[in-house]
Parts: sequence; C-alpha cells; structure tokens
Amino acid sequence: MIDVMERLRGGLIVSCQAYPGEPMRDPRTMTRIARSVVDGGAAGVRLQGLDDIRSGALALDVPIVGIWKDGDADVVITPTLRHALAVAKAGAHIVGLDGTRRPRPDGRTLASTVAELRDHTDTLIMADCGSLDDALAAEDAGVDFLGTTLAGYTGERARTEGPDLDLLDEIRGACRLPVIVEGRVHTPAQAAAALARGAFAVCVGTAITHPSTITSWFRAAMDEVATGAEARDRP
Ligand SMILES: CC(=O)N[C@H](C=O)[C@@H](O)[C@H](O)[C@H](O)COP(=O)(O)O
Repeated sequence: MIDVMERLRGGLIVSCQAYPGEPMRDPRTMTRIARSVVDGGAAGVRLQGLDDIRSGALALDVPIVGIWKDGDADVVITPTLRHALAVAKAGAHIVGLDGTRRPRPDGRTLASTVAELRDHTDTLIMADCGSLDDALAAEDAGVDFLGTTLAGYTGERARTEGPDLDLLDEIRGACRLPVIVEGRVHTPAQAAAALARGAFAVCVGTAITHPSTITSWFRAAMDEVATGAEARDRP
C-alpha cells in the first residue's frame, strides 16, 4: 500500500465531483477529470460515489479520499457505517465521512463508526468537521485527519467567502491531528495561505472541477461591467 500520509503531506487534493442531474455526473468522465488533475500535480483526489471510487482506484496511482453522499438528512457525507465500509471496499485509501456531532442516520456515534472501520478495513479516516468542537470530538473518536470541509455549512460558524482559516488556527491550537483545509478554496493564493498557516494538505473542488460554477463567476464579473456601462450610457 502506498504511504498515503506522506504522499499527501503539503499537497493539493482535488475533489472531482458532479452533482445529481449534472452532465458530468458519470464515473468515466470523473475519472478523466481526476487523471487530468493528477497530470497537473494533484497529490491526491477526493471522489464521490462507489462507481467513481472504483473507477478511480483502477486508473490512478495517487491516494483517493472516498466519500459517498447519500440521503436527505443533515448528515449526508458517508453518513453511516454501511456507507463507510462500502467506500473502503471500493478502493478508497482514506474514507471521508461526516465528522460533526450531529445525529447519524444509523444511530451510531462517530467513535463506534471509526472502531468498526478499524476492525474491518485498513483505510485511513478523514472527519469532515464544521467547528472546533467537531474537531475535538473527532480526534477523540480516533480519526486520522481533520477536515474543515463543513465549516459554514452546519450553522456553527459563519460561511466565510474563502476558506475558514481561522478555524484552521483554532483546530491547530487545540488538536494534534493533521488538518486538511477544504471548502471554498477558490484561488492558488488561498491554497498557499492555508499551507503557510499550517494545513497538512489543501483540498480544492469547485474552483478546479466544477465548470458551471466557474463559468458563473466569470459571467457575474462581466455582467457587473455590462450593467455599469449601461448605467453610464443612459441619458
Ligand atoms: C459542504 C459539502 O458538501 N462539501 C462537499 C464535500 O465533499 C463538496 O461539495 C465540496 O465541493 C468539497 O468539499 C470541496 O469544496 P469546494 O468545492 O468549496 O472547493
């Protein structure tokens, strides 16, 4: 097994996800995107869904953070032990799962989910956290990585425009586990700043792999100019 932790240290993880109903939601397409980001220097990828993970595991030689988003409860990222075991079996080197303190759909605690995963697999575990209290609880539960993935999405913290680097500082001040900064890293400068502030690795999704959102950013900026010009031209 590749030394997953060392290969990700200081690296860029690229999240390759398309959402339900989107044209790129297809394992072959996502695997091609994943191969492209690896060509560009990604140290690892984050893949959603068992088919994407299986396909990625065959085609890539970088660590895969696997998640399975399912259900319509609050907890959707690899919400139960069943999902986590399936993600590991599909070939993920790291199982990414909801690492918040919210109730999980199978009624298990994060700690018992982690313990069962340890008993049945040899994957590493990343907890997607939304606050410092989540990170402290996840560290106690025995995970390997803490992610800022859910900062701004659980009601415990404001949704910052860029990555929540204050949360990175707070977690680093209180926890000993490596922290992966994920969520709203939209520019290379933000990724570099996260690393400079002590992130173990940085995970970028939308800004690299979600063309419709990126396109909308360009449109919005251009529309502002067009609107301003119209206003100036008005008699
Ligand atoms: C909150 C949530 O459900 N985040 C998801 C987790 O897998 C993805 O939708 C994000 O794209 C991913 O975390 C990367 O973040 P960003 O796309 O902002 O770079």
